[in-house]
Order: sequence, then C-alpha cells, then structure tokens
Amino acid sequence: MLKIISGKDVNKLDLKYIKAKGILSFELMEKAAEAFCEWYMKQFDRKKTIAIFCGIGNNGGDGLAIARMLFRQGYKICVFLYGDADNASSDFKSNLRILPSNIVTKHLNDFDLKKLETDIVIDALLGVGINKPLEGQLLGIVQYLSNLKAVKIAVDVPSGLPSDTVLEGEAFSADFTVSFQFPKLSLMFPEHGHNIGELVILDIGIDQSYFKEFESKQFYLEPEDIKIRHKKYHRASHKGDYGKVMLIGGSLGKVGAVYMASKGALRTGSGLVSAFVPKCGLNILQASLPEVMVEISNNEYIIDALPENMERFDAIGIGPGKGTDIKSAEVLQKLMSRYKKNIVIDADAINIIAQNEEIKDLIRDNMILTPHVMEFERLVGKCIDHTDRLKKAIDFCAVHKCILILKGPNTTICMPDGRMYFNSTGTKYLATGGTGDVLTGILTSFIGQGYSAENAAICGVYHHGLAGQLASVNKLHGTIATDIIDKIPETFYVLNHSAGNF
Ligand SMILES: NC(=O)C1=CN([C@@H]2O[C@H](COP(=O)(O)OP(=O)(O)OC[C@H]3O[C@@H](n4cnc5c(N)ncnc54)[C@H](OP(=O)(O)O)[C@@H]3O)[C@@H](O)[C@H]2O)[C@H](O)CC1
Ligand SMILES: [K+]
Repeated sequence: MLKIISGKDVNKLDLKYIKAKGILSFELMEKAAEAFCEWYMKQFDRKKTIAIFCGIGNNGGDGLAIARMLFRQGYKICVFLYGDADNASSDFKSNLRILPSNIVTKHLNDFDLKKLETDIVIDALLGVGINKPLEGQLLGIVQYLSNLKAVKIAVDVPSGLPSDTVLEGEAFSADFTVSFQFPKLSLMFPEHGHNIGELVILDIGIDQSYFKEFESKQFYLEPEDIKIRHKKYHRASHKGDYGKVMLIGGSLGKVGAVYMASKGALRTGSGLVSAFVPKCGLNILQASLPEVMVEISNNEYIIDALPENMERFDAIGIGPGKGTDIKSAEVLQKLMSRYKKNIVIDADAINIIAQNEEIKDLIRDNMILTPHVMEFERLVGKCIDHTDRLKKAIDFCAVHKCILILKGPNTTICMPDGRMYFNSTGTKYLATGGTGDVLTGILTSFIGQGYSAENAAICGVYHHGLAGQLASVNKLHGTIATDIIDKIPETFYVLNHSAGNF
C-alpha cells in the first residue's frame, strides 16, 4: 500500500531519496516526466495538439520536461509560461535551458488566451507547493482553461488545489489528474471530484522504505495488498471452510436488497448463505435465488424477530431493505447485544443506530459499519467538510472500537487505532441503488470465510470497486447493482492475472 504523506513532506522525501541514490533532483524530475509521458502516449495519438501551461516551481519544471519528451516523440506541443523565470526553481531553469528551441513558447503576459486552440491542456502551473488560494491573473487563467473545450490533464494536482485540505476558492478542473508516487490526500476528497476527474497514480521509483520517517496513518490500497490477504483454499476444501453466513433484512417492497446482499455473498465464495426476511420475502427469495436458504420472521412485512441459534453462523450482515420501525430497532438491539461474532451493519440498521443512543452504545470491536456520507452524518451530526468528516470517522472508531467504512469515491476504511485505508478501485457508476447491499454481502462473506474484520474490509471494498469497474466498461451509466454482483468472481481472476493498478 502507498503511504499518503503531507504535501509539505514531498520535498523532504525527494531530498532523502536523491541523497540516498546519489542522483540529482533534476533526474527525479526526469523520472516523473518519463512516467507521465509513458502514460500519456498510451492514451492519446500524435494528431492531437497539446498546450502545456507551466508555473515557475517544480510543477512547471515537470511541465517543461514533459514538453521536451513528448516533442521528441513527435507530438505537437506549445508551451505557455506563467511567472518570472528569474525567480524560478533551479530544476525549472535547467529544463527551460534544454527545451528544444523549435517548441513554440509563449509567456502568458503576452498572450491572449482567447486565441488558444488546442485539443489537450496540460496543467503544470502549480503543484503541492501552493501556499495560498489562487487570485488575480493566475485565477483568471485557471478559470479560463477549466472551461475550455479540450481534454484537460493536471500534473500531480490540479493547480490551486491544496494537497492536504479542502479547497478554498477555485482550482483547475481536470479530466485526468496524474499524480506522482502517491495520491495527495485532497485527491481523496469528494468535494474535489470535479477538479480531479479520473485519478492516475504513477510510480516514480521512490519505494516505501523512504516514507518510513514521515508520520501518517493514511494509506492507498494497491492490488498486492489484496492478494496477500486472500485466503488460500486447497483441493479438499469443503463448504464448511467457505463459511456459513446470514443476511438479515428486507421489508415489503425492499426484499431485493436482501437478494443482492445474499447473492453478493454467494458470488464472493461463501459456502452457505442464509437470509432472514419477513414472510413476504420467502417466495421471492426462494424462487429467485435457490442457492440461498431462507428463514422468516413472524411478521408478513417487517422483521420482528431474530433467527434461532444465531451462533451457527460465522458472520451476520444486517440492514439491507430492513426498515427503521420500532420492531426492527428492537431486533437490531438484540442482535448487537447477543451475537458474539462479527456483524456487518448497513443501511437502515445504521439509520436506526443514528436515532438511538442506547443502540449506539452497543457498537463494539466485532462490528463493521458501512455508512455512505449521508448515513454517516446522521450518525455523528453534520460535518463541515471532508477533513472534518474523516476526523469524526476516526473519533467514532476510537470510541466504539469498530471498523467504519465510509462509502463514496475512494471509499475509506477507518480503523479504531486511527489508520485509514483509501480504496483505489471504484467508479462513478457505482453510485446507484443496491450497490451498498452488494458490499454488505461481500463483507459478510469474507468474514464468514475466516478473514479478520480488517482484512474483510480491505478486500471487500477493493473487490466491490473492481467489480463496479468491470461491470461498467460497456454499460456506463446503465450499470445496475446486479451487474456488479455478476462481476465479483471475475475480480479474483483479474486480480490474480494482472500486475499494477486498475
Ligand atoms: N516526489 C514527487 O512527487 C515529485 C514532485 N515533483 C513536482 O514538484 C512539485 C512541487 O514543486 P514545488 O516547486 O515545491 O512547488 P510548485 O511547483 O507547486 O509551486 C511553487 C511555486 O508556486 C508559487 N505559489 C505558491 N502558491 C501560489 C499561488 N497561490 N499563486 C501563485 N503562486 C503561488 C510559489 O511561490 P512563493 O514565492 O509564493 O513561494 C513557488 O514559486 C510537485 O507538485 C510535482 O509536480 C518533482 O518533479 C519531483 C518529484
Ligand atoms: K498542476
């Protein structure tokens, strides 16, 4: 996994690395630019015209190195400079000196942006060195470029975006943000979704040992982190090894939620999946999902009791489609006080907890809660912004000793000791009804298979995001939750047969 350190530490990290390797900072910039160009050349052909906008710091230096390299590869480049080159960083100056003289280079003081025609905009105006909100001429440039009809690519971070906090004012709006070595924390924030576009992280060779001295409990998940957590099965494994789980949920008109959670558990590999639903769910589930064993509560429409002998299950997931009525609340309370193994708590079960302090006090270290942002704010109160939200999430886990999975772009797994894992899979197409129910099924299944709650959370969130990516390749906004379920098995195959990020 990649450690996420603060923007102000990037410089120190670079120094440490170049000193240890006996290389120049210029050479590290070359590596960053090479990595960028390798990515760029896979995405775009040489017919497209490129305008590269460079500030006078090292982000601008990256831009100049990228301009040189792409030009040498036959791309059509024009460079636009902003700022006084006399005050530029030394690596910027070095790169300006060796910029091929036949690249058209203009200064933004002498150029009317309205005359700009380009297919691609590469933003290398400001990186992690930003120290105040954008204003004046630079703000105008960034606003103009953000609204341009072109493909917009931000180098490291969209110019104007602080690396660790929520944006004040405005920043560049990119279609792609290509960040070096690790994602800067602010690239994980939902507030910045329209600034970042698609996020790409490029390795520039600074391995994790160099990150050790930088204090951070925040990490970005990589495929290897998932593979090493996968449980190994052997040829004589039997269904008992794959776990016996139960999903509790459903109410009149919402039986589909339990269907999706149960099928999600089956597709993740559970040996035996049972569902506990109100009477109205019996025929629906039996007919639509014959692999699932169905047990029913006495009431026709809501869950008003718990299954007998719950300890026969290795894990229980509760919430999908459950409803928030008083009877359901009582059932949740009983489950949380009596069941001693792991419980995954989702959807209406979270809404019940939000309304009832007594039930909230029952949250313990064997529980995983999976709220989306709105459910989370019902639990802890309104949050000012994502910085505040993450802080409250960590405080919540510390108090209740539970794991909390905050769903959204880069779904975040928060641990009681303050660690946070940001997911690297997922897609905007996951934002559709029922996908949370699928996640509940996946998580419950992993725990039932013997994964620790932490490993289940890490693997579950990752596989769920990857299934969403695979399902949406051709379906885009038409992707629905059941498409995602069908792709779960393929995520194991993809993960085991490919290297690198998805
Ligand atoms: N390991 C890596 O990830 C590598 C990253 N690289 C790239 O380097 C940048 C960071 O470069 P740095 O020189 O530290 O900073 P910037 O280029 O972002 O900007 C510094 C200049 O910007 C001025 N500044 C700051 N805020 C503003 C503002 N609001 N308006 C205008 N100007 C601003 C600042 O001037 P001051 O006088 O105010 O200090 C600087 O002139 C990183 O993001 C990567 O792109 C390297 O390539 C190596 C590897
Ligand atoms: K930038």
